Amino acid sequence: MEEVRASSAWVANHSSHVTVDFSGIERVAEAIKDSIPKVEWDFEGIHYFDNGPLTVQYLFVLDALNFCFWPDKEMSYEHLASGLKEALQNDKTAFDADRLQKYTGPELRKMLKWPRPLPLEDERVRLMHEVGLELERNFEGKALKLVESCGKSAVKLVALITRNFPGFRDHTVYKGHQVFLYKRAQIFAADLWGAFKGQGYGEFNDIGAITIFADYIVPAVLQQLGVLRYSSSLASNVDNQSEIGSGTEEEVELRACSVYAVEKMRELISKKCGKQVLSVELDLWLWSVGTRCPSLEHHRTLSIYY
Ligand SMILES: Nc1nc2c(c(CN[C@H]3C=C[C@H](O)[C@@H]3O)cn2[C@@H]2O[C@H](COP(=O)(O)O)[C@@H](O)[C@H]2O)c(=O)[nH]1
Repeated sequence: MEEVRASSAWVANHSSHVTVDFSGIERVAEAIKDSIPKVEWDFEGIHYFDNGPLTVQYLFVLDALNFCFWPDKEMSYEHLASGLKEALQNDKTAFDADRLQKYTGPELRKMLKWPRPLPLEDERVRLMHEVGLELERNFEGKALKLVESCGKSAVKLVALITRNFPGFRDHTVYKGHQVFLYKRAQIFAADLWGAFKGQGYGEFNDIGAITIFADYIVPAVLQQLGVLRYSSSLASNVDNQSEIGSGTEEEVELRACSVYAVEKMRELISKKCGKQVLSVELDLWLWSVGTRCPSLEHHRTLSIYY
């Protein structure tokens, strides 16, 4: 994911509202270098898994809809993951490409057992349709075909997804520069790797190329750890839960500086302990820390990307 690394570094080096604190990175690296906290994929026990192609289809639909839960105080990623799991357990054809193209908002709501409209519901429905349509057009309706055509390369998988599914093209323009973050496309590769334990459909020879997934939880954790510092106006916007517009300098800096900071942390830990550390492993640890701390304030942006 060279374009994600390079463009995030560019943002971090031109940033106005977020600072990456290298002494904070050094402190965290020193603290965890001897044993990076290991977090099992699906530590929550909320995902569908049958060790087969249907799991791949499930994860692709899940990550197509894996964004923006916060506008509903009671909604979280967990509801999406477990709701889709139950739907598939009750009906193995629920995520067939032709069915994905037909879901309505109320049907999706019913599937997730949610009593009111979902955040960005119309966008979620549109993206479900897009996944069904593009899978049918180019991949025989199967997310498995998409994965199989990448020859065990996570980088190729992310490229193929972003080329074929416009909803996954998580990029923006910052101070005149195109910035790539590709959160949901990368997390799909990581979910396959985690679910299948790096074997079979989850085997990637280049999993180390994936960066962290720039969402709204990880920046908040990094700030709490003293790795990111916010300007006073950004800090008060986050604390006051004021909405931060999609594509604003603040928003792009929060996400890109998180990617950059964890890349630096990974390099430092790898050097200190003499073995390769994966950003995916650091991400899951940071994310799990954030989810265990519900009082942690995060930035609020309406976005289909994360
Ligand atoms: N960086 C990063 N962000 C992640 C995840 C995951 C889940 N990954 C699964 C994979 C294996 C594990 O067992 C996890 O269950 C969700 N998110 C993001 O969090 C936000 C939701 O927060 P809240 O509203 O509090 O539920 C939202 O932007 C969502 O996209 C991750 O791993 N890394």
